[in-house]
Amino acid sequence: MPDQYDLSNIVGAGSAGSVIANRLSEDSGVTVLLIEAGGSEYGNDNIKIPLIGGGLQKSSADWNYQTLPQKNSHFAMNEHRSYWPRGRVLGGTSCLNTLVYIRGSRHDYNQWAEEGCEGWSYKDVLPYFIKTEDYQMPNEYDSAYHGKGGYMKLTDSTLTPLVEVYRRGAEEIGYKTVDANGEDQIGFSYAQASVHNGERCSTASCYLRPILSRPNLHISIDSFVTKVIIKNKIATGVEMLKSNRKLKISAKREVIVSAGSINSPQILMLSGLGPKQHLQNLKIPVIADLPVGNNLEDHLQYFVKHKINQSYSLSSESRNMFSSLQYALTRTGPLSGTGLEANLFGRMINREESLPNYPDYQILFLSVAHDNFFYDYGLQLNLKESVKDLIKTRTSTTEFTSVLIQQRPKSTGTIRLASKDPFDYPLIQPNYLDHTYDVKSLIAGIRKIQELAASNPLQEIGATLNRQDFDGICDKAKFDSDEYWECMLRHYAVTCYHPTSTCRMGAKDDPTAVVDTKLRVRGIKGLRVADASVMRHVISGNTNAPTIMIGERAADFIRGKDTVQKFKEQIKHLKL
Ligand SMILES: Cc1cc2nc3c(=O)[nH]c(=O)nc-3n(C[C@H](O)[C@H](O)[C@H](O)COP(=O)(O)OP(=O)(O)OC[C@H]3O[C@@H](n4cnc5c(N)ncnc54)[C@H](O)[C@@H]3O)c2cc1C
Repeated sequence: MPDQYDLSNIVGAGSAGSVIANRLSEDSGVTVLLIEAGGSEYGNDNIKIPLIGGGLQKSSADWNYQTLPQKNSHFAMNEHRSYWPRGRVLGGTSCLNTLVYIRGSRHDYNQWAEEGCEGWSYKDVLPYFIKTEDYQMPNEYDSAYHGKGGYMKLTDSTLTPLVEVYRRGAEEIGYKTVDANGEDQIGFSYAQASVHNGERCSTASCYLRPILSRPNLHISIDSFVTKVIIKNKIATGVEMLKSNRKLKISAKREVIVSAGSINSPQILMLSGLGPKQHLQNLKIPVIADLPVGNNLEDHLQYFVKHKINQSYSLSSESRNMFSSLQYALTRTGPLSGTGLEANLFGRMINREESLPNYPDYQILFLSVAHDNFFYDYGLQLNLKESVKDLIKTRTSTTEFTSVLIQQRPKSTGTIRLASKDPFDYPLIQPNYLDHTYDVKSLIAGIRKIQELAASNPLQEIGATLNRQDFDGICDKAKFDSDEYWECMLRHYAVTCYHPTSTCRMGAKDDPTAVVDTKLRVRGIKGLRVADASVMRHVISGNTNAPTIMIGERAADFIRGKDTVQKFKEQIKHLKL
């Protein structure tokens, strides 16, 4: 491997880093190095098969983070800690996520712009979303909002008869069916998924694999970056460990850190960029006093489970010889879907804010029964063994889960270094549910789920709440009171895996910002951060698509190019 590259060392081959590597290496005259701590994703069925995406959790391709113990939440979890899976593999977290494709609300981006992120309003980011997409959905969606021929393949991931039951229920309680990535996010929407020909479309498989033969792109896997080398406030390269050898690789023009919302702030702080007092306490020489690791935002999710009297949902029986053969031969059948079939974005009643179509909660419908399959391939939640045993007494072979996800949380947290050793995991403090507003808006979502469950279409299939309260767990509060649900939330709500904003973007003079609106680290030349950590705030929805969009934008900033002119034309007539 050469020890110098023309344009960039990109640290982290995740959702953003892989995109940037692809785009920068389109210019054949420059050499690009993409550095990834994890190994190859190739041939790993736990990555490839959509339905068993959870199978990668706690494997060697997962950083396997835990938060600090939570004061006001996670009471049913070991030590009150939240387990945070993160991909440590080519493709990063796009290799172990649940493949839901949502861009966020137009109001999110307009708010970023209002808070000083000039050039990041919805009108500015929409062309980049369109550029990334190869949309293979039914034609009734407004095609002006979608793209064909991009690297991210999107398909409809509906599989079971439940999806039409959800839709009819949502319609009965007043929701129209919308394209959640189109004009209005509020309403019922069929899930759009990053799945291609029945396989996961990670940024490794969809952005990197097709261009591996480019001679100017080098990818170094199993390579752990320990710091960015900064001389006279100019980033000149990185230090990394590969096969037990310490290497220094220099970049003539830029270093781009795309190591995600936990590791990007970690690398910056190890390099001397961060809160002065914190770095001084750890005896790290301070190069720039910046609010790195502050403003951590994340979505909480809470699972409301309903048993049903029809065998509509996916279950342990869905993974059998027949479905495995069907998948092997045709890439269709139960294994080809994610189980997450639809969304409902809604608002709180009596919400103070004025924007009528800015959602407060997202409900994702998971048509998978809470049985052995769920335990084997579902999300690992860090539940105490004693609680797991109790929950198993209420398992069911036909069921669906309404995954309630709070939008725009008010509780925020931090990432800090545990020590100056790059191998020590950072301290993650999300402070979940510290703010009572977050409890209030989640309860509003639970009430909406109850309204839906009481609708005729859901009652026709016998939807009944599969309770998760037990002796000693929320048994003191009156069942179904707000107090009861608050207790349940504080026990069972967990991360929705959307940490953002730890290297937050802002205007040049914004003291809360780590990077400027072109993603350059403030006060340092030749260094950018581009991944979920730069989001001004966490968006309404899921964070993979917005992170890919950020990767696309970063590449244009670095190349000094506007590659989306034709998509700007495409959206010219839209009222944005
Ligand atoms: C279980 C789960 C389910 C999710 N489901 C969805 C979903 O359905 N839809 C959705 O939109 N979003 C989902 N997300 C969130 C989404 O996948 C992430 O927001 C997104 O992938 C973040 O991208 P990133 O580029 O910021 O970081 P990552 O993709 O995590 O990339 C960071 C990369 O940097 C590498 N790295 C870190 N440190 C170093 C170092 N020191 N040296 C070298 N390399 C390093 C990592 O190994 C990793 O490959 C989910 C996340 C999880 C965990």
